[in-house]
Amino acid sequence: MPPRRKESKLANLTRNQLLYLKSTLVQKPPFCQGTLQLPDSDFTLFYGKEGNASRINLSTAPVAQLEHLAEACDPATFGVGGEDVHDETYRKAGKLDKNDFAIGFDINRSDLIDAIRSELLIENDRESDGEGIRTELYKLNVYGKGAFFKPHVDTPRSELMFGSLVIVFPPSHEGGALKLRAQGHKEGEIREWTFDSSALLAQQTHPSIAYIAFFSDIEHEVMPVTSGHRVTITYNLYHSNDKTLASSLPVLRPISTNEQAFRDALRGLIDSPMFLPDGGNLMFGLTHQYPLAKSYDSAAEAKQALKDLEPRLKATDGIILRVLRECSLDASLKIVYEARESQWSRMMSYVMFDGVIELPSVDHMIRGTAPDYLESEGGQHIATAGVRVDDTSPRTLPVHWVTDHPLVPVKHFFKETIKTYGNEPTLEVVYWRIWIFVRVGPKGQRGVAGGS
Ligand SMILES: O=C(O)CCC(=O)C(=O)O
Ligand SMILES: [Fe+2]
Repeated sequence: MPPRRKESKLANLTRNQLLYLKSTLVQKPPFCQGTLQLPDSDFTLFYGKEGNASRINLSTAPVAQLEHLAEACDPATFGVGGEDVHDETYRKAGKLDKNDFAIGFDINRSDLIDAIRSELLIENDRESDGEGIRTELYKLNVYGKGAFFKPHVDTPRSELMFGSLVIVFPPSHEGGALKLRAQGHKEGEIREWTFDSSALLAQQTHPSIAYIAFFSDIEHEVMPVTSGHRVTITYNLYHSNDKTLASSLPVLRPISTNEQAFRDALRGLIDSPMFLPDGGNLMFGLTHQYPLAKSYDSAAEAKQALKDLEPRLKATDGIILRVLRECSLDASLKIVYEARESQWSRMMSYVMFDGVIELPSVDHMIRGTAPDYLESEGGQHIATAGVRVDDTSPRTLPVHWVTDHPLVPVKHFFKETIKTYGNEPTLEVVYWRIWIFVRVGPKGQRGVAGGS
């Protein structure tokens, strides 16, 4: 057989093998939700500015009191590219900052944290080892008739922030469902979920709250409220090293079906002499995005920050890394930068790093092309295996994309993966797309020395 035919046969086989591996990764919903019955005193709300405070009970408050609460609120703002913006075409709601209210409900005395730990973070190494979750009270919001919040992600406030928690109180309302959306594994597939707080609360026979905790890099939207008052408080959720915040419950370690299926498929592949017989490199684009600083003081610090994410990878992302390492493969987290090969070229280069790098802020400060610059910063060029003609160029590493091709957006020559909109204008820490890079050794020697 001529070598070309043989090569393309192997490429086809590899593609099918990797498609099968990918098909074992079932994406779990990125949230947990429910209702919780609370004692009457938990619904007591004090609110207002210094010297002018009011008190109401959120499970019994008549409409006039809810109107008063709504009027005491300031218009809610949101963050766009580092600035706090009030724009009622994007977000229409009232807000009270945490200094302007006090609620009887105490999250740390409730079972909610354990519910979040066991439902949202069950696949997370740290949490299943009993590490803590820290909650930070963020805001009280009142969504009256016509209020809404258009699609956004929640601004990451530190590298440790992983989620957001919304609690909806009993005041009745119609509309105001929270919708969450994520990209599916199939091309163009959008998955959508609805948290319909008004329906959940209407079913309750005892005073209750409805809650939803979700990974805060997930896009979400509050649909317009058509009547009543949707009264919420929101919390930011963080990983914590504080052992006093760890669960007092025995540590359960259920294995998700996902993990088992992925492990079996991966083991099957690496045991097979038909899979990448001469070895190769795999790339897994992670489902979630993770907060990292925009830049670090040194390459070592940037590398460490990326490494520190390993035990905090969310849901299936964490399973992928864990199983790859269980199979003794050399797997590590990477950031991929996309750069146009020249100002006039449509060709994109992909350059891989062990951490976030500092990019020059002005294009003309760069000598040569953007890919050259990235390489001079210590990056490794990568290209889709078997596709690019310069695959064999010594500076380019061929890779097989198992999940997701890089979609790191490019502005002019460079762009960081920054979401420019969120619920808060803090931009010291931003969401980054992350990849897992895996070296697969040739048949019989799959594990390559140097894995960590
Ligand atoms: O109220 C909700 O359900 C979500 C609110 C929200 O997305 C936010 O405040 O950032
Ligand atoms: Fe939000």
